Parts: sequence; C-alpha cells; structure tokens
Amino acid sequence: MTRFLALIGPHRTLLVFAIVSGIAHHLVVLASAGTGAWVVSRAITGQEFTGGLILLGVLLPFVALTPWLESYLAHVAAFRVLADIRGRIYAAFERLAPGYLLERRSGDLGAAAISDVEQLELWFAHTLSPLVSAATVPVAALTALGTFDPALAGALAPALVLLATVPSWLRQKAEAQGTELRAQVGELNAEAVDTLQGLRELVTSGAGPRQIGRFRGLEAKLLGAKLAHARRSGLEHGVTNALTVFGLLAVLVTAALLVTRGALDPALFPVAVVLAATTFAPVIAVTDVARDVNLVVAAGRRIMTILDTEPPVRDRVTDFSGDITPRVVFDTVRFRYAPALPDAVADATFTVEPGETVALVGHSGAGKSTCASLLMRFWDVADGAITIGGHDIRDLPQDHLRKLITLVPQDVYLFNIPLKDNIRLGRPEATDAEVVAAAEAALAEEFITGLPDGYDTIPGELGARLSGGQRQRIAIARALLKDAPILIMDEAVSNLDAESEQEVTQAMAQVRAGRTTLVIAHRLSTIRTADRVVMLDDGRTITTGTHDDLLSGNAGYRRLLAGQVAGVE
Ligand SMILES: Nc1ncnc2c1ncn2[C@@H]1O[C@H](COP(=O)(O)OP(=O)(O)OP(=O)(O)O)[C@@H](O)[C@H]1O
Repeated sequence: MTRFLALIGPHRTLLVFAIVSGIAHHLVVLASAGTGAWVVSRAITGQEFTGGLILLGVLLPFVALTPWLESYLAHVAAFRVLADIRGRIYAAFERLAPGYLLERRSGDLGAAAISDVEQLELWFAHTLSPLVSAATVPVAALTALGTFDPALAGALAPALVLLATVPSWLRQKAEAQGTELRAQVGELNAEAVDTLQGLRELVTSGAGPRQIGRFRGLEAKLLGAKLAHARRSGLEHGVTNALTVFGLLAVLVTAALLVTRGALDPALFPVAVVLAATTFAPVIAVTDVARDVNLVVAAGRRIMTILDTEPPVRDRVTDFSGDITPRVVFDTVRFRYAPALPDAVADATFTVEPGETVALVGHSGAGKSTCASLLMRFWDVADGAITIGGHDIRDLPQDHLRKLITLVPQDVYLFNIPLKDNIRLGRPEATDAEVVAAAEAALAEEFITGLPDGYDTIPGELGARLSGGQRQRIAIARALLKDAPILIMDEAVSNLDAESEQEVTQAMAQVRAGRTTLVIAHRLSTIRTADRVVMLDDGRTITTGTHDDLLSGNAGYRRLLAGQVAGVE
C-alpha cells in the first residue's frame, strides 16, 4: 500500500485537501453535537442558551459542506490516480508484449487493468482520508472529555483502542481471502473472454453445455470465496458494534456516577454522552472500509506483479541516428523460449540483401516464426547475432528498430475502428488520400468502396465482418502506408479461394517491390517468386539457394514441397 502512496504524485495536494476536509467534517460534527446537547440541557434547566444556538447556526452549513468537499476531492484525486495506474499498466503490456502476454490469459490481464484498478478506489477515495480522521478526531474528543473529567476519557479510551485493532485480528485470514477472491474474479473473466473468442468452435463441436459446466464450477468457487469474505467481514462488523455499545455504556455509567457524586455538572451529562457517541463515527468509518481492504491489497499485488515484471528485452541504447542499409543478417543465431525447453532456433545463418525477397521455408515447428519474432526483437537471441546494415539489433532502440520493419502477420488483427484508421495504424498522420493510394496498391480499394460505409466501415471485433483475403489486403495496405524498408510476411496457411489468393499474391508483389523482404512461405506460388529460399529444419539453416536449384539438388526440399509441385513426391 505504501507503494501505491508513491503513485499519488501530482494529485497529492487534492488528497491533502480531502483529508483536511474530512478532519474538519468530524470536528464540526463533534462540535455541533456537543453544542446541541449543551443547548438542550440548558433549555431543560431553564438557563440561557442563545449563544449555543448562534454557534449551531454557524456550524450547521459546515456539517453539510465539509463531507461533500471531502468526498468530491478524494474522488477526483482517486479517479486521476486510477487513470495514471491504468496508463502504467497499458505501458507495461506494451513493454512485455508478446512474451509475457503469451504466458497469461488475456481475460485475467483485462481484469487486472479494469476491475483490480477499480478496486483501488476504495483505498484512495474511501480509506486514506477516514484513516487520518480516525487517528486525529478521537484525540480531540478524548481531550474535550478529559477537561470535563479525566475519568470520562479513561472510560472511552479502551473501547476506541480495541476498535482500532479489530481489522488486525484476522488480518492473515483476510489477506488470504482477498487474494483468493481477486484471483477467482480474474479466472472467471479469463474464462468469459476465452468462451467468447472460441464461441464458434464451442457451438459447432457441441461443447457448449460442458463450457457452461466449467462456468458453474468457477462461479461456485467465486461464491465460496465471497461467502468466506462475508463471514469474516460480518464477524468484524458484529464485534465493532459490540465494542461501540460497550464504549458508550462505559461513558454513560461513568458520567452518571460522576453526576451522582457531584463531580460533574448535570448540564454536561448529555454533552459527554453525545461527544462519546460522535467520537466513534470516524473510527467506525475506518473499520467499515478496513473490512474490504484485503481486496485492495490483493488487487494491488496483482497490479504490482504486472508493473514489476521484467520485460523480455531491454534497450541497451536509447538513441540512434543515421541511415541504415536494410541488409539483414542472421549469424549463427540460437534461441530457446525457456531454459527448460529445447532450442527453437539452434543455428540460423542467412542473409537477406537490400531489396531482395527471401522465402523462409521448413516443416511445421522448424523455427520460421521464431526467426521473424527475433528480428522484431520480441525476444533477444541467446547466442549469435542478428544485424541490420551491420548494426546488431540489440544496439538499436526498439522504437527505431520497429520503424525499420513492417510485419504482415498470418492472423491479421483488425481493430473495431473504421477501416481507414486500421490502415493508418502505423502512420496515424497519413492523409485520407494516402490511405486510398495504399488501399489501391494493395488491391483493397474495390472491395472497400463496395461496402455500404466504404472506408468508414467498422470491421467488427478481430475483423469478423471481412473475409480472410480482405483482412490480408488491409494488412498489406497498412504495410504500404507505413513504408518501412524491411518487410516480414508470415504467409497465411489457411486456404484462400483461387481468386483471393491471386489478389493477395499481386498485392504482396506490390508491397515487396524495393523492400528487403523475409517471407515465411507456405505456398509454392510465393516461394517461386522469391529471389532465394532459406530452408530451416529443427531450428537450423540446412540449405539456401534459388527455388530451381534446390528443387533439382536437394531431396529434403523436394520432400517439403511434395504435393505442391507436379512430379515431386
Ligand atoms: N511462445 C512459445 N513458447 C514456447 N515454445 C514455443 C513458442 N512458440 C514456438 N515455440 C516452439 O518453438 C519451435 C519453433 O516454433 P515456430 O513457431 O518458430 O515454428 P514454425 O516453423 O514457424 O512453425 P509453423 O510453420 O507451424 O508456424 C516449436 O517447437 C514450437 O513448439
């Protein structure tokens, strides 16, 4: 929680004003309740009380104004801090992508960014200020009671002290419950996202009822965690109430004894009782929120785990200037995804000359996509080096590297924003005319203008309203617009119909022209048009050459292409 205090940063002043308003609120309530009781006792005993009434008149507007101010300022500060924390989480996602995100479920990460952060509102808007009030206001009340008679303060103090310690009695249990509950919420969220993403597969394979069963199981677990939380919270609530009554009774009895012995002015009797009653308010306010602080702690830990995770790659340099020749060299590159796993790339050695197209081929699992990821620096090589224009890519800032490279992936991701904005993703400042030119070159213009909303069409989540071939042409338009000198294309393995395939191939030829291109190729039509072919097997470069040379001289290559080339088996 202290780490979260450090995040308050620029919103500190707002929170300080909220806390001051909170203290003022409790003091004003204390003063007006005391004054009210004094006025009543003066009225009953037939004494003058006009001064008290005037004071009440002055105090009452502040009784309304100060809690409003406290709540408003604390919420403004809290919402701003939450927005800052979310910004940090999104930045962390970007820094950690894609390695860390592959290990975590996206629904669970979404829950951390949204509902865990939301949970922190309790701390910033509802706990901090009451905590300070609870620590200061009772001191003022005890001092006032002490001036009437020290025995009154002595009667009230034990209950107050005990009350303040209630949240710590079951702290360990509460923390474990909070951790369990927030983890269950994350799990349920992850399952919901997973189900929605795989809904088509669930429906077509008749696995819907099984999935509903899984949901019920998770719901039951969440319910169990919530009930455990509610039982402990209820117990603490009961104890708090009992201690409050005990404290009030102690003051009541002590005040009555003092009055009987003539040690306390009877007119102060109601004042003492009302003061004691009001003193409990800020302490109870804190114990009320403290019952749920375990959830805040758990949510905070989940958030901090994300913020504290080391990114898989770090910039060794922050600055780079100068031109780079787009010549890509893989020099005895070795890489594995985790220490316990075998090498995904064991010895990749090849060059892509400026403007040349190299097709990277190999059986499934040979390490083709890993090579592309290493070139994008999603991970750093374990041994060997990848250089661009003679510069080790680890000596280029990631921002700079990613400006040099465009990726056209297999599974094109389209955002649920207009197509024109999807196309200008890599160059947001591009004009509409430039977007149209890129779409034309990618052979996407015709189908886009044929849509009712044209370039303003929202493609649906993940581009669901477009065909596979259309999504690929949008990705190619994106790449053309970004205009990076190096292109990585991960060719889709999914079958396109002959017409779409031809259009995508033509569009690819446009975007490849003049660029250093590495194509992860599956189709013979693509491999044939490449200048050279690099064949990987088990993470190693086993041969390079032109398609024709390899076809005539390499049995492994022929086996790889068997079925795609007439006469090759
Ligand atoms: N994120 C990952 N974590 C762990 N292992 C991985 C990961 N991604 C790939 N691998 C493993 O690394 C090896 C190389 O995978 P890669 O995806 O690079 O092969 P590929 O040649 O691109 O295959 P395909 O043509 O099927 O896409 C495989 O054994 C694969 O199981």
